[in-house]
Amino acid sequence: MAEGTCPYLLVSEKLIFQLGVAVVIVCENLGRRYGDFWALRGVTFEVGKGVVAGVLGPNGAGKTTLVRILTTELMPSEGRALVAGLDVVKEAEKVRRVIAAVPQEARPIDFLTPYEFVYSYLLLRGYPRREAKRRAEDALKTFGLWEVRGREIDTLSGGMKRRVLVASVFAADVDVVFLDEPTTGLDVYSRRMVWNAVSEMKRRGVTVLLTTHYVEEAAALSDVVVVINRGRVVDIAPPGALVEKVPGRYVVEVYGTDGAVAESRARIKIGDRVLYYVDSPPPLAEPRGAKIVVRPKSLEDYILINVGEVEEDYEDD
Ligand SMILES: Nc1ncnc2c1ncn2[C@@H]1O[C@H](COP(=O)(O)OP(=O)(O)OP(=O)(O)O)[C@@H](O)[C@H]1O
Repeated sequence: MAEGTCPYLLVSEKLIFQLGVAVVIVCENLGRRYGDFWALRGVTFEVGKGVVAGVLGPNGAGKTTLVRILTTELMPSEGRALVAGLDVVKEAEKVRRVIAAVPQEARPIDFLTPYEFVYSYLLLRGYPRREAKRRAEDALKTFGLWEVRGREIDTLSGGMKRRVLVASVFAADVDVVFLDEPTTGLDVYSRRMVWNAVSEMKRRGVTVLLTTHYVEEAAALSDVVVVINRGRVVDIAPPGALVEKVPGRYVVEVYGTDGAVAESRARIKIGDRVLYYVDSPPPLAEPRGAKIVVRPKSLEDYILINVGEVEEDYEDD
């Protein structure tokens, strides 16, 4: 982000304008219908250059549908979307040239080696041989795949296969990158490698839209989080601003007891666990057979409250 520019200015729940930076992803009333069922509806937001947008939402929320439309894989039923100023329907070919994506279920071609896969991906994207070779080698080193560069992908672990895909996208050096659950199934080390790659892409000015189920991942990487539920955008804001919307300051998590344990501003029940949102941690004696944990509120609480059920007097502030 250029010095002196504001990364975003929230002007409404759904629109983010970049100050001093070009808008790269635009969704206007975007919708996708399967028969009578709307998988995505009324989705409107903008993401600026060099911004990492994290898309969070429960299973079936519409995250992959959104990514598939933006990567020209799926036609919207209504509304429109622009990527790098190009209409994803009318100018799909051009869009494909400026984006790179790791789809949710993607697997690299398994009879190739990691080197062959990344190298041929770069040739297909139009890089000359020497440049493709250099980029492929750099990316394989960056993603800890150098030692296995000559092994058949088929013989690699699931996490390594996923890293081969992210390495290819990283090496391609495009303007806009879409990552649909890039770290699902990865160990903590591999996950951090992907995180580093996202940070590096952001540093280069790449716009990244990533979906994830790991709330801490969205919090760590995203400049802005798009929360989707049942095909609708619930909220768009920086992670810290979403956390601020959670009532209270602390969460008292109580497992295995009936009845109120803490005076709270809001309460969520998830099975045998009750979460109390409180302003200050109360002096608590653990009731017999119960387990109590007190922790600061987090982005996960925002998701639990806004995407789950709230029993009591939760008020949006
Ligand atoms: N081809 C299809 N036909 C009918 N319904 C579909 C089709 N593809 C997706 N859906 C439905 O659209 C909704 C959104 O699906 P989508 O894959 O976008 O969710 P998601 O947020 O990515 O979920 P997950 O986190 O589980 O990957 C779901 O209810 C899904 O069942």
